[in-house]
Amino acid sequence: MSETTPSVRSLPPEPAPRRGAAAAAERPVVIRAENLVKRYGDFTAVDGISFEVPAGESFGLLGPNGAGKSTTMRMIGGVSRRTGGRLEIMGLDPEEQGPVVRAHLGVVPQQDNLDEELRVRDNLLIYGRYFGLPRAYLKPKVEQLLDFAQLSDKANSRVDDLSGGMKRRLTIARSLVNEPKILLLDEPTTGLDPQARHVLWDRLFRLKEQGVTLVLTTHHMDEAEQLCDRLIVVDEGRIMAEGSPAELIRRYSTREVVELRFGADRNAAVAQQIGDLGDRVEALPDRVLIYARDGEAVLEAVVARGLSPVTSLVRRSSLEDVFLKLTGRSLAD
Ligand SMILES: Nc1ncnc2c1ncn2[C@@H]1O[C@H](COP(=O)(O)OP(=O)(O)OP(=O)(O)O)[C@@H](O)[C@H]1O
Repeated sequence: MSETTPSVRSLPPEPAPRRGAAAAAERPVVIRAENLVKRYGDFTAVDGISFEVPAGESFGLLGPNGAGKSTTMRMIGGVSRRTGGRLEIMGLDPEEQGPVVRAHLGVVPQQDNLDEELRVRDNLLIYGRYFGLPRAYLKPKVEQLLDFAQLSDKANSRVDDLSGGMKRRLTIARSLVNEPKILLLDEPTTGLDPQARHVLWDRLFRLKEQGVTLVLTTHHMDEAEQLCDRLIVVDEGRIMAEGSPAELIRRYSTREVVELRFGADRNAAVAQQIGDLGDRVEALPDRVLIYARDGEAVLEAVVARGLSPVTSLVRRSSLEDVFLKLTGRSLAD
């Protein structure tokens, strides 16, 4: 077949960008974990988990404290050896090709480990020098990162003068100094107030728009819903479910939930009385949850039975409800 360069006029039209699962299927897989295991002595922290992350995806590990999320992240980051299974980061084994793999990764650890003694700009510059990045690259890069982290006006401040949200943004800026293709974020917004969390989510959205693959752990279901295209729900080292937040909610919960509080000593007894009102009723120590398609109708039926909760709320189902259904426990337990 002869190779000719087609004229611009004869080129087929650009295909429309594809979204969702179809688009993800076309992108190369940048992280592949197969039956990944981590044991500490007799204790199994990660118990045979498998997942794939395509390039550009925002992928979450959602689970309660101790589920094995950070341990999994440390294995991906090449700082913890696995006990079993296979792991590939951009086709490479992080245990065999650590430095090459780490050059593609940005890592935001659970605890900020900034140099508190140094000024904000110097934290970025010195970190970049650890990477051996040349001064001519670093100088403009650092200013760009300060701008990205909305810290340009704090460039000469000392780190210990920054708020928690600013420190977190600086840690993220620092992790981007080598222009990583994959960013690993362990509990990115834990401990921050709601406004600081929203600012941070906005920065992470921007990275995703630039094509950076995000892998994050969280035990905040709102964070998972906001940030993740797809996630795995992890508990006791195992994957309980996998999908987009919307898919998981559709699969494991109803459209709406009614939350009722009757007082700690009455919740369980009342739950028995209204067990027939929804698709499912859960009695938690502090509230009763009724899962149903139409929450308002359920609430009316509760009141019609002469029951008067101290507080009542109708809301949409969330990943918290998915977790409760899968494990019988609340994420906050
Ligand atoms: N170095 C270690 N030695 C022994 N046990 C460990 C070690 N590191 C973690 N573990 C245990 O492994 C389990 C999983 O810990 P991991 O930090 O991965 O959980 P996590 O899901 O990230 O929770 P968190 O949100 O609290 O960090 C926990 O029971 C933890 O105590």
